[in-house]
Amino acid sequence: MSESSSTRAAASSFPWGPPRNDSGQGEALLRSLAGPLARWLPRQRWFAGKGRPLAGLSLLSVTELLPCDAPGYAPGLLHLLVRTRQSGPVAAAGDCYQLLLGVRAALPPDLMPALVGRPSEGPLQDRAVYEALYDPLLAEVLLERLRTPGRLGALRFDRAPGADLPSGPGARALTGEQTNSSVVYGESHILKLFRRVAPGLHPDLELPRALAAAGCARVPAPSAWFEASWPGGESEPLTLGVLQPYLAGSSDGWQLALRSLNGRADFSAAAHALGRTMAEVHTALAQTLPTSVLDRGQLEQAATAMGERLAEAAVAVPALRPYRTGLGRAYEALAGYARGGGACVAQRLHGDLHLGQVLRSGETPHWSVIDFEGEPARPLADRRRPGPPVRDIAGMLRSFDYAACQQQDGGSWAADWSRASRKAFCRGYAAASGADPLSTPELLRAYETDKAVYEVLYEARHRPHWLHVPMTAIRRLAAATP
Ligand SMILES: Nc1ncnc2c1ncn2[C@@H]1O[C@H](COP(=O)(O)OP(=O)(O)O)[C@@H](O)[C@H]1O
Ligand SMILES: O=P(O)(O)O[C@H]1O[C@H](CO)[C@@H](O[C@H]2O[C@H](CO)[C@@H](O)[C@H](O)[C@H]2O)[C@H](O)[C@H]1O
Repeated sequence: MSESSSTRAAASSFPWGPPRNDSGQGEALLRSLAGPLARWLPRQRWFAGKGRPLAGLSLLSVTELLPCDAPGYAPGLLHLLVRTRQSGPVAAAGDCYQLLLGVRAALPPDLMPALVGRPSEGPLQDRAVYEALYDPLLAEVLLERLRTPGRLGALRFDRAPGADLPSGPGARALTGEQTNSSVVYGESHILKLFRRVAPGLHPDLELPRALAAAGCARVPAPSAWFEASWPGGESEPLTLGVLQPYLAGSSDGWQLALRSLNGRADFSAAAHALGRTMAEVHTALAQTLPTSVLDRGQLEQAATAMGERLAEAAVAVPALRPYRTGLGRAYEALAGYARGGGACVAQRLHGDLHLGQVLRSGETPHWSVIDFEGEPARPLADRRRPGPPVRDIAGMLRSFDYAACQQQDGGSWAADWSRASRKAFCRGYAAASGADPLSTPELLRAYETDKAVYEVLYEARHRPHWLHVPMTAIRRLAAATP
């Protein structure tokens, strides 16, 4: 992308109104940043538009949290919402991303890995622009804003009544594989910044708040959050970040499962407790938020949508093509279940449940559930739509399979481990909810197949060297008889 073309894009497209709180400097600022951002953005783990060239950027809002013109090592802090324009075979509408950029005349050596670039023109010319979350000083500025509810430009900060917020210093950005970005403050709280954002209440704020209000102890309750809202209500506010208690010393289910597999230890008791946990979460969600019954037509529609997702995934990942007919049988069986009078309840769900989304902590082990974002690639409205609980259950069952696949020489032992864990999870779920997922095999198989297809796409896009993991399941599911 040339800097001049991106600037033209900026001047012509502000779909949600002109930049806010920028004293008319938005265009100049974008001109300054366009080159460095065009090189840096596509390399970020959270950039969703991989594989399609970035054709331009427009600025939706800029908010100066700290002035950016100080000399020497003194940092400035900018909050930006930018919209991407991407070229490719299919015209893409573009995504909106949240960026927090530090600005310094001179960058200390320990922050060099966070460098975005040094603009060659405009208001930030020759300044070091970098990923602010890696700078503890700037991460603390954001925390200070969260401490004091109120508005700053397009941003609005809010705090749960009576919630404790971290005191003392100490902020560290997480560096692991993530869809978003997180900062841990003083080992007591964690702030998650959503990267690809869209208008509408984010389920990772909405559901934990609803669960906390319902007294469900399985989810860390949001302590503070912030959003972007446009004057005049041009669009719904966009949720940008959520601060919640940090479960220090916890282990996630993925680490625990791998440890169990490496030690050739049974995981059934842990999986059973996890099943009970998910049943508690589902019950609380169903009691707190609207539910409905999926009738014949809606279940048939769900089966059709699964078939469409499979067709789209097979276009993107040719390895799927030979299995389309076999996989399609699972969706036909779901439609047959609906035609035979089968129905099921729809309710709000976790939406992307897997072993990495559950944390075990405490001396008497307690499972907590995090990350209610849903599958990141789906549109927000889709992720907030009620669905059958079996969708979450299928996600967790797939995850036991994923863990077993990590055992290079696990052979039949790893497969037995997966089968036993899957069964124990369903038993635990049934014991706590009264609804046994194994009693509706048509639903379970269709949703598991749909999830495996999603995973094929996910791995092809983000971790091609892991593609064989869901493909192993694809072969099994395609060969299964209904
Ligand atoms: N409340 C929490 N306590 C402890 N660790 C947490 C908490 N929330 C998130 N984490 C850690 O941060 C990681 C990323 O969080 P997650 O919400 O899954 O982000 P993403 O949506 O970006 O994947 C998790 O895998 C977990 O290790
Ligand atoms: O945790 P995220 O919200 O970022 O979810 C995405 O990434 C997950 C991987 O980090 C991915 O999960 C897949 O891999 C897991 C092992 O790493 C495995 O336990 C899951 O079962 C499997 O789906 C998830 O699908 C994706 O949405």
